Amino acid sequence: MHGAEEAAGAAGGPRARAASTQTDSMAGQIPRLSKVNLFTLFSLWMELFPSAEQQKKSQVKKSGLVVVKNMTIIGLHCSSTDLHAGQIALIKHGSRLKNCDLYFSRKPCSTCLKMIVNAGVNRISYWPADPEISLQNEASNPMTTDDAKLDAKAVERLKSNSRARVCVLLQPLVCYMVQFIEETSTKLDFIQKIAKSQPDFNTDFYTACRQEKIKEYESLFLISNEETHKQILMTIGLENLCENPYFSNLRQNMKDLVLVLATVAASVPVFGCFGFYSTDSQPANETHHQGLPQEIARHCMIQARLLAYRTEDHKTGVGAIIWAEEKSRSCDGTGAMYFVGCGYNAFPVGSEYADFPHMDDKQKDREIRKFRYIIHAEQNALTFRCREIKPDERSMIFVTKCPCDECVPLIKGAGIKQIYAGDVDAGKKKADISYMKFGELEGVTKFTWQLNPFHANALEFHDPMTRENGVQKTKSVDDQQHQNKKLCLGHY
Ligand SMILES: Nc1ccn([C@@H]2O[C@H](COP(=O)(O)OP(=O)(O)OP(=O)(O)O)[C@@H](O)[C@H]2O)c(=O)n1
Repeated sequence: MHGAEEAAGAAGGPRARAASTQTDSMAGQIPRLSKVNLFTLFSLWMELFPSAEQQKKSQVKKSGLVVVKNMTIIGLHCSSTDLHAGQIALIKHGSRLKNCDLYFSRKPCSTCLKMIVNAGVNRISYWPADPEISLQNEASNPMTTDDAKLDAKAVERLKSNSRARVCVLLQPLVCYMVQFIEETSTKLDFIQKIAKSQPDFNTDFYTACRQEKIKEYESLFLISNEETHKQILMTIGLENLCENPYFSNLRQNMKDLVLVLATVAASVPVFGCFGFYSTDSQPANETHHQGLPQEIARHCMIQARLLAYRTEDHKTGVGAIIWAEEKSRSCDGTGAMYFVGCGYNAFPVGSEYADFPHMDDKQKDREIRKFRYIIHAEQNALTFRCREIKPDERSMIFVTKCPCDECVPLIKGAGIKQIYAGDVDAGKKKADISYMKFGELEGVTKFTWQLNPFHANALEFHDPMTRENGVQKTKSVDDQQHQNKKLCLGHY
């Protein structure tokens, strides 16, 4: 994952600090997510990847996984009904896992861990709550919990006898991070467009949606009962974290990260008939141009939104992520979709904070404005991608802001078939950056955030009466169609 080079970046530790470049010197300018926290958040978010498969109630929990090489993401995966995330990583990357860092949303089971350490991974970080083989609900099923405990023991033995570090890499958030995310979220195209359709232009729906997400993610990723949490930590070899102040610090860090996830997730909300739609005229049978199911598009845009909080631009953070779809469904919980690359806007690799100007067009002297130096999110995603963009596959880029005139020809030239973006800036010519080409772009289908133009009753459906606390409760026919359509993903 890029922005600018952050060789060992935010991972912390003396070696990492010595090797980093502008990461540390940028710190303190604007609240930024550390890379380690970003990878952790991505792993949690991958656990929530919308799945076409029915999740069976099982002791094996779905988990999300981020594969990182040289501090750059090279794989995003989640468990499927047949395979655990760790097994999928092995199938997809094989011996390329050597020296990689893996971030899991749950501590992996022994079946996965033995293969991963065998592949020579460097580090395995996991979210310190309920592991992949669940240790919760002991009372209701003591037999299965015995097996889970046995597995936890095997994991510890594998850990102590392997070269790989199996650890918890969580870092405290910088001050005001959550507040900063909240403020910047409400200024985005996604929230602004909905707010405009509200009486008095209000953003109450964002607050309500955020509250819902907080509740939902807290119950998924945190263990509300402190004693249960302690017991689980003891069983998975984290007895050192069971004493205060370590225990309360850990819980606070976890809570803060869940808050970040909920705040970002709410910034591309499920709301009425809003979604990513295209009004471009395309041949009806042209599968490369068919839109993704709304929940998948939203999921990937939220990944781009998370990336934006690594920006080095003081004013405008932008994130971009590229996904592609294989011709047929693969074993991954992501269906046929696979990760290609991601980035955020930042100054060139290796530069120091003072090397380039940070000013926008309020600065009269054009020579000391940022625009000629900063690398755009799309440019970084393309430059540091880990997979090629194949002409016969449906590939898509998700960008939190409208692609500018520098980036539009790059995206088209790279062979990307679809753009999902905000478009509030489209058609604007600013002093040093313009957004004129996006509207005229042909051959790449543009999906922009808007009221469903094909839904006859989009406006009526949007009536506040159909909402409770500002959050849409019922699904439109169209949303249900999209729900069904996701089953078709990867089967063209
Ligand atoms: N698709 C885009 C669009 C813009 N950017 C980044 O966004 C910044 C420019 O944003 P813009 O809003 O156009 O200009 P600002 O001067 O930052 O803000 P304002 O809206 O007030 O003009 C640049 O750093 C550029 O790298 C980007 O990475 N990807």
